[in-house]
Amino acid sequence: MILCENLVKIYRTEETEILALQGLDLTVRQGDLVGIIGNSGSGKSTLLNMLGGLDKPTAGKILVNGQDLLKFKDRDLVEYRRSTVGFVWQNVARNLLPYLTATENIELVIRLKHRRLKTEHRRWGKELLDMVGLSGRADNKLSELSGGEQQRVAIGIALANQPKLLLADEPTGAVDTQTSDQILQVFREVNEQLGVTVVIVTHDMSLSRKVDRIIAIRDGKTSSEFIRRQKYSSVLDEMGSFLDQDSHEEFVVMDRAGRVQLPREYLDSLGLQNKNNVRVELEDGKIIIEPVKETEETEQTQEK
Ligand SMILES: Nc1ncnc2c1ncn2[C@@H]1O[C@H](COP(=O)(O)OP(=O)(O)OP(=O)(O)O)[C@@H](O)[C@H]1O
Repeated sequence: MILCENLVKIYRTEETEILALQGLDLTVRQGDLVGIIGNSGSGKSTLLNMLGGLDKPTAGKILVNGQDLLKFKDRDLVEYRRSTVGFVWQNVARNLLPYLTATENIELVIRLKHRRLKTEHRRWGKELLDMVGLSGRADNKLSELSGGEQQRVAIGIALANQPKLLLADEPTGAVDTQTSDQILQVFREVNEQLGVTVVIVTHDMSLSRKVDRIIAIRDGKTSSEFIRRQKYSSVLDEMGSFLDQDSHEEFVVMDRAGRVQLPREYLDSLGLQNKNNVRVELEDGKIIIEPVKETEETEQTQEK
């Protein structure tokens, strides 16, 4: 569903250039539900904007659903945003009109694409509200719903045109932990029932530990992947535990040229943070990376 290779995004202002993505690689299969985590400024929203066709990368490759986004003309981008992707934002006001009811909000999106609202569209709107657990609030105005309920409507709206890819940027940023769990559950259900691929960007470690596949972005590059050892559905009773080595196995991403980005804590523990050279050996089917001894470093400097 998603293939990014060596994706680069540079924001240029009059005085500065900001390298927001610096050669990011990412693969997401159709039907996956993945979380993307990373510190503030690591490039998560930039990536989501590229995937959503809201902004163009400076260089690299980005394919979504087999379509090359870099080859899109403006007209293709409008069609792509209308049919292939759906968005859920932290700020629900970006998706919703407060003076319309939940049903009207969903139907409005369908109308924008199909112009006329047919019976099957109305049925689909009802089905969606049911799926996000809001059939009982269908005729309430958005202003009468809680933050969590509004976010559910926003998910319904994002799905109204049956996108293949659902992108969510900090969808639980403005709600409490219990509501956040319920919203994640809605994402999980639509992922399972509709087969839509879901990508959720979040700071929220408590949310990410409940997702089976987590991709960590550091400095605009994918640095690690955590794959849950057991499927989430089989570990619901572990809900209170933190993302840790027991629940998730960490994978470091390797690009085609064989470059890997090692976890910062590993580098720190061996004092490798500022080293340019390390010793690499192949031993018993394993690649071993070791610090170069200080005496060897001195010799190297003298030779230079
Ligand atoms: N439109 C823009 N113009 C200039 N710089 C930008 C723009 N958008 C993002 N940046 C910069 O690009 C870098 C990555 O920003 P981005 O918003 O993608 O990070 P993020 O991981 O989503 O952060 P946060 O979690 O705080 O939202 C940051 O240094 C940011 O200041």
